[in-house]
Amino acid sequence: MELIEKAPAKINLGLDVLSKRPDGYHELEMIMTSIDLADRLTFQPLPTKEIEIVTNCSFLPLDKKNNIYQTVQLLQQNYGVNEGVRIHLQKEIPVAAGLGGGSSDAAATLRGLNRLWQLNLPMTELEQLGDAIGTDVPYCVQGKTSRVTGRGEIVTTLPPIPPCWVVVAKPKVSVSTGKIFKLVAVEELYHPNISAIEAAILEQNYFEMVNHLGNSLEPVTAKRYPQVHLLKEKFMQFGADGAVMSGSGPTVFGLCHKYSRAKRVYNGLKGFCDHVSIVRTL
Ligand SMILES: C[C@@](CO)(OP(=O)(O)O)[C@H](O)COP(=O)(O)OP(=O)(O)OC[C@H]1O[C@@H](n2ccc(N)nc2=O)[C@H](O)[C@@H]1O
Ligand SMILES: Nc1ncnc2c1ncn2[C@@H]1O[C@H](COP(=O)(O)OP(=O)(O)O)[C@@H](O)[C@H]1O
Repeated sequence: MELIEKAPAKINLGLDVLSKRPDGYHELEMIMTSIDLADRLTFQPLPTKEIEIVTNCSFLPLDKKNNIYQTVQLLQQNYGVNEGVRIHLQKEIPVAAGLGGGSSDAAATLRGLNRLWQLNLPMTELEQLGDAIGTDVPYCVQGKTSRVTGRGEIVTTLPPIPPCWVVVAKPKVSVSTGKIFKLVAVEELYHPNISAIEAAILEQNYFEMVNHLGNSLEPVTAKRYPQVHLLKEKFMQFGADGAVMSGSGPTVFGLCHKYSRAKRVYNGLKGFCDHVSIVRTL
């Protein structure tokens, strides 16, 4: 038997950093949605407790440092599973980009092994398990447009965002989320209006949603990597309705109502970036 799970990338339409907590993590308020740019995981059962990961991506760790490996081990330990698994990871989401690829792979592993090993765990339990792997994993378990709060573990589902095209562009740098959070001085941060984004989604008001796109971490990352602001300027120059950095960056995404506009933005950015694509939200 062989099972396949898609692991879509996420974008942060809004990301507000509220405070630094005593445990060192930051209290966040985010609006997230998933896009049609996805890794693909194929699961094959193994008779003993082995964990084998193979991938097209040459530089990813395939041992305990990989989110997928950690997730398999967590399920084996928590549910007394004596079987193993071979997982083929077709990596399409740029790594260390602010698109949550590793978190989505972990969530896809939870969903895939829940089926392969017939654990019959409800989504809420998969979300709780995901919290032990990484901040974005609980969101990625269902991947629906959501308001996400706390450290990232409180997920409230919203309706899908108004239909639009998303142009995703990653400049030629990779960013460590931990390092960016270390540079944060909470009292100096800019705070986007997360409730206004949520209200616009509830009203299905595309332009109101676009007007409120914002990310507290964008100025922090852009100070270190000026490419982020240059890229955002280019998005607006080529005609995106709005653009903002995703997560801790450095990927910037732009929203376009019309496909022709998205194509113009895509063509304009192609030479400037590691990765550019035009996708739909899910
Ligand atoms: C910032 C966000 C927003 O969607 O996106 P990315 O840029 O990673 O995609 C996420 O919250 C990231 O999620 P994830 O990449 O899973 O982060 P984790 O591995 O859990 O955390 C990496 C490090 O970031 C810091 N961190 C993370 C989350 C949080 N609420 N406060 C923090 O201070 C911590 O120092 C932690 O050790
Ligand atoms: N399955 C995985 N896919 C991508 N990165 C992974 C994975 N497992 C572990 N990592 C490590 O996690 C780090 C962050 O990766 P990623 O999830 O792509 O970042 P981001 O959340 O910023 O988009 C990378 O440096 C990588 O070495």
